[in-house]
Amino acid sequence: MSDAVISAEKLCVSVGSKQILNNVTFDVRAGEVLALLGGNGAGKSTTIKTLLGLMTPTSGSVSIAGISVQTQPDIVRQKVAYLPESVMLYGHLNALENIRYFLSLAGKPQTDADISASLGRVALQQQAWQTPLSSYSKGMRQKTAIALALLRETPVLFLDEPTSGLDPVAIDEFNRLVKQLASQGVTILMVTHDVYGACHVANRIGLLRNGEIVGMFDAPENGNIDSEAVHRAFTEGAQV
Ligand SMILES: Nc1ncnc2c1ncn2[C@@H]1O[C@H](COP(=O)(O)OP(=O)(O)OP(=O)(O)O)[C@@H](O)[C@H]1O
Repeated sequence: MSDAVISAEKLCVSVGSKQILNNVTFDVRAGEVLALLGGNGAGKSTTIKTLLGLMTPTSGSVSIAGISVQTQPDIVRQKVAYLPESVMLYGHLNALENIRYFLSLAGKPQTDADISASLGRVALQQQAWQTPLSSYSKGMRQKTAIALALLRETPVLFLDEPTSGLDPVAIDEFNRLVKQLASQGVTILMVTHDVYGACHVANRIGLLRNGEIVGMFDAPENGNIDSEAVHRAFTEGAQV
């Protein structure tokens, strides 16, 4: 029995006659960050949707914390906080109201003090907390969504293109937060086409191309994955 928290085993997904994922196998252990890196249409979002039980594999299996996603999707979803690429929050509500509302929907209400602490942790400027989200920048909305995801206190975090649209300072803050969460034992799967971002935070990178994992890169102990090697593999393959 492996100690994988997230596990995909020979995963194949088709829609109609189109095969989107082909034999995708990976696992992520507790406190590890795995980045699935791939270009447009590589199958990144499909992988996340399948892990959330929103798409059904044609063969193979996926599990979270040893629980089958196919047979117990509702239990699995309670263990996962998902940060989609486009954050879905209400523009007419402020950050505190949005978070309060979505936590109550998730059945996990928290005190205003805890919500404020989480907004502070993601460094959303305090003067914005009482302002409707319609006036926020993309980065501010992203921070609000991250604060919400953290408050759900799930053992697993899925991140879809988490830094797209963020400025370099916000990206650095975000990367620090991801590393900190992983060091606290949160298991993180991110999908991205950002080679350098992935190399910055991931313990391992799986290179996804045309629905297949065509390469795996491991970070050396106390270091980052070699971004030049990953960039080369990414771009060379893309030219074939
Ligand atoms: N419901 C669907 N029906 C038909 N084809 C689909 C469906 N969902 C995804 N695909 C196709 O599967 C492939 C992978 O899509 P997916 O959204 O997983 O890629 P991605 O790596 O997330 O891409 P991007 O970086 O552009 O968001 C694409 O060719 C896409 O057109």
